[in-house]
Amino acid sequence: MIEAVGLTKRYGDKTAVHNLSFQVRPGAVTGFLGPNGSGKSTTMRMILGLDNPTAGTVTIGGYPYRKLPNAARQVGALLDAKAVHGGRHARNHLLCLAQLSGIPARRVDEVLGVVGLQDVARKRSKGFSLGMGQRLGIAAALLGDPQVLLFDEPVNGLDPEGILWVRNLMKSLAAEGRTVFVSSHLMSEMALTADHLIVIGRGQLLSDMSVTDFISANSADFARVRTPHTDPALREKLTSALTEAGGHVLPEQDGALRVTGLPLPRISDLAHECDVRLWELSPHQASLEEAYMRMTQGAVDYRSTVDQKAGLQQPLPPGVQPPMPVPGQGQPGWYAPPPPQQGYAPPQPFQTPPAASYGAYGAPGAPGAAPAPGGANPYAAPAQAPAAQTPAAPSATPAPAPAPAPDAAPTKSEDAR
Ligand SMILES: Nc1ncnc2c1ncn2[C@@H]1O[C@H](COP(=O)(O)OP(=O)(O)OP(=O)(O)O)[C@@H](O)[C@H]1O
Repeated sequence: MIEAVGLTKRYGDKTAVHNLSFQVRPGAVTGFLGPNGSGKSTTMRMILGLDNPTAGTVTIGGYPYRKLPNAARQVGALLDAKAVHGGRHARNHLLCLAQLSGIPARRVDEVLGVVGLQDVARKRSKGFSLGMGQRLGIAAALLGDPQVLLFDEPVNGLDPEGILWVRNLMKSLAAEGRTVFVSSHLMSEMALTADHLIVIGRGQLLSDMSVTDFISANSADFARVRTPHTDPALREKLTSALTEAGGHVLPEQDGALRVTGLPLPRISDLAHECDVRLWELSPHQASLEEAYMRMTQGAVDYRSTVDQKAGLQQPLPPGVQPPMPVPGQGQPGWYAPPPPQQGYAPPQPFQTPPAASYGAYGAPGAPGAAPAPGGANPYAAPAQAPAAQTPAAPSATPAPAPAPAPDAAPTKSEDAR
């Protein structure tokens, strides 16, 4: 098990991770999600002893990484697939890592087979595609047959077959009782792979719960109802009937109605009673992507000026930033209307300030929600323009986990091996 308690990392005046506490348990794939720059890689580096926390602790099986006996056999990691000696053959790269950790050479050939690189084992990794590099990084992580595995965006650059393979690999590693902690920006993939999610935004814990709970806590199920488009009056008639019966009705862009607060049979009965024919009556549950977007909207630092969220978000007036989401309560104002018990009010034309006005759209409090972080919150200030990044050199490099990335030219002895 990985356990972080009050984990904090500051780089000068930049707080990358703030008071983060969570557990990653064995026997499950735990997804680690957060917008760009939210602190995922920093957290992973601290787990692996590559960065020292400014405050707090993180342990694996009760030990800080650097105090783990034979760490390379217990923990495997893919942090940066490019962190290999490009002049080395794939097999020699793994062989070096294996020798450093007392892992027999036959295991190198085993993992090359597992990741499908056996045919290019004697090719220099600098000629590898992005996907081949990812596979090599995954091979390095698996080398010590570890119980705890960390993967930072493992499907980056993989083709669909490779993505499916990684998904099955993660699941099978977890099914063997291992601890699998994986970060990704691919929500559709996470929905298929992860059992549990830890979501952070601007270095803080936003959510720690199962995928199913996360989706239901950050979205609202709804019914889509469509009446014949030839008669808009029918739509109005049905809208009134549904509203009078306690439903909440919002128009969809294609002219359908999005209805919450009423079960489908009741919607059907009401339509029948007011003599309105239906062309569609279908149940909908938000995807993980929608739930994630809703949760993290206010914690996104880097956003295109032309990103209009494709009409999914209520418009904000110029210069107004969405508020930071409240841990466990999702991001208000986003996409699906909230469940009726939240005292839903239909959207009004936006009026400047108060951030509190977003509360009308808040999602329900969620099980497993993060406790309010203690101490001064460095994120209370408004979001700043992106700062230039200066990645720190790791103070220690565990092997075979995250390998260093020397630029050295290939040596003769490498080629001869
Ligand atoms: N060595 C460093 N020195 C200064 N700032 C850093 C350093 N490493 C990370 N940061 C900053 O800390 C914040 C978190 O970065 P981190 O790489 O952990 O985010 P991330 O969630 O992994 O992002 P992404 O999804 O884009 O990979 C960023 O604002 C980043 O600029």
